[in-house]
Amino acid sequence: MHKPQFDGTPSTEEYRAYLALLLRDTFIGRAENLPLARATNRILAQDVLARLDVPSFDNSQMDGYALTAEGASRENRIFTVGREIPAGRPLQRSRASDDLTYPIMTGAPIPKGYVAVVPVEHSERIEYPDVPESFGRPSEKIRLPQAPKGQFIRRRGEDVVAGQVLARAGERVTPALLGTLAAQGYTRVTVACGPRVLVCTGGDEVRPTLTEDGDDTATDLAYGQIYDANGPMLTSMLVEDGAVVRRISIGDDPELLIEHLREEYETFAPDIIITSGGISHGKYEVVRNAIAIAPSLGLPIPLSWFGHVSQQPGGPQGVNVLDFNGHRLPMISFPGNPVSTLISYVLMLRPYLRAGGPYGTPHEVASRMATLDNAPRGVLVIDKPLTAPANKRQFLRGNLTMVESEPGTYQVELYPDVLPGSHLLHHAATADVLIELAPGTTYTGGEAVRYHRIRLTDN
Ligand SMILES: Nc1nc2c(c(=O)[nH]1)N[C@H]1C(S)=C(S)[C@@H](COP(=O)(O)OP(=O)(O)OC[C@H]3O[C@@H](n4cnc5c(N)ncnc54)[C@H](O)[C@@H]3O)O[C@H]1N2
Ligand code: MOO
Repeated sequence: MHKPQFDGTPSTEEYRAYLALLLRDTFIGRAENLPLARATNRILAQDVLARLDVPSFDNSQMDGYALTAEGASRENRIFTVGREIPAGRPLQRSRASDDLTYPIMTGAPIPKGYVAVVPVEHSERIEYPDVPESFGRPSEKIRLPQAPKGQFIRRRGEDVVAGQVLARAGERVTPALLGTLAAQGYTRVTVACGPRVLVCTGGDEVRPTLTEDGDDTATDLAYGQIYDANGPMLTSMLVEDGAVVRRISIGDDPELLIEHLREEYETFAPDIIITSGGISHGKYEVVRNAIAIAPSLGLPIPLSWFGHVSQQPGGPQGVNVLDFNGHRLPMISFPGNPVSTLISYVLMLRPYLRAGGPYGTPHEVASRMATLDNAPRGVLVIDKPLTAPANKRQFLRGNLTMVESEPGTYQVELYPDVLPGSHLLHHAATADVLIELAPGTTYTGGEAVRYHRIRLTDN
């Protein structure tokens, strides 16, 4: 199991790369075989090989006339029309002759000895000049222009060659890939089961709202209490990423938390535990306190790290491994402020899950991991100068607009919400992007800065 070995305070990239490594060690994943129709957007758990060449036979790309090599090379020649070839009905026994042309429909097999197709609209019916762009009857004379060899012929194997890899484990079944698999005669496909994630949120001040079924059970709040925003928000993001989620509310009692975790381990059998809150420096940090007493309650913690990632918000972080009778379960702990939880998930865990989780190839995980550095840039638009905190990369929430800088050319403009508070969840809910500011840097507007989309549909 990889232990965290950070040289000082880790960057966002270092920390999320570490989480991916740890998850690879501790989260094996399961696969299921599904009818293709139910596999949309799922992650492949196996490579899929092509069974067939596609196209599986040379066929016409146009409704037109097939010509032999000699026929096609002649300038403006007159041909005799042969029997027509509709798609799906190849000619059984056909005669190849340089003076004979076959009317052929788009998708129909090219007859033996024929090498080019001339679209019907380029033909001329000599006996019926008043009906242009129509097919001649068998034995009728028509005039056709010259055509280069291969014109409008779709070659066997041009798209796919039997035996080649169509898609690799870890790739997502997009509608286009699903169509490709269907075109190969596949009716089922083996995909990764979504990770089973136990989401734990709370603290004594936090009141649960939604039940598992989405029923509203909100009770009145006493002064000082708040409704749980993070549990439903994390669940919603995880479900978007294909996870099966169970959510529990936790109070401030660490012993009770351990008891809950044991119970959930037995009944729900999670692959990953995610907590939000209870990890900083207060007196009632339930997650920290629970991890501290877990070994004395017979739950070994073979790996434990609480610390800071050099970013704001989402700085305080924790990662632990819980050993349930030899089964090691990763627990990832995000900070409790709602925007901190949102940003932590989007930047640190979502990339791993979206890259295929345990089925993602190391290459894909690595390249997804790199996207923070490779993020696109836009032009920062602000009224007043802004300074990011020293030693921390800041992620401001904001909106993105495409502005036509010259006719037909667009540039991205970024409008940050200048209030950085990580309790401002509604402000974050109106944002399209996280706008990244470099540590200790003052911006006056007009600078090119990186941005990260935070809505799933944009990623
Ligand atoms: N002395 C220090 N105090 C704090 C530090 C620090 O470095 N030193 N860091 C601050 C930062 S930054 C953050 S972020 C928070 C992280 O603390 P926790 O993870 O322990 O989170 P909590 O204290 O439990 O909660 C923080 C805040 O968020 C509200 N909250 C918690 N859970 C939910 C929920 N499910 N739904 C809605 N709101 C929630 C909670 O009521 C608090 O207001 O620590 C700072 N303090
Ligand atoms: O990291 Mo806290 O996440 O700044 O609010």
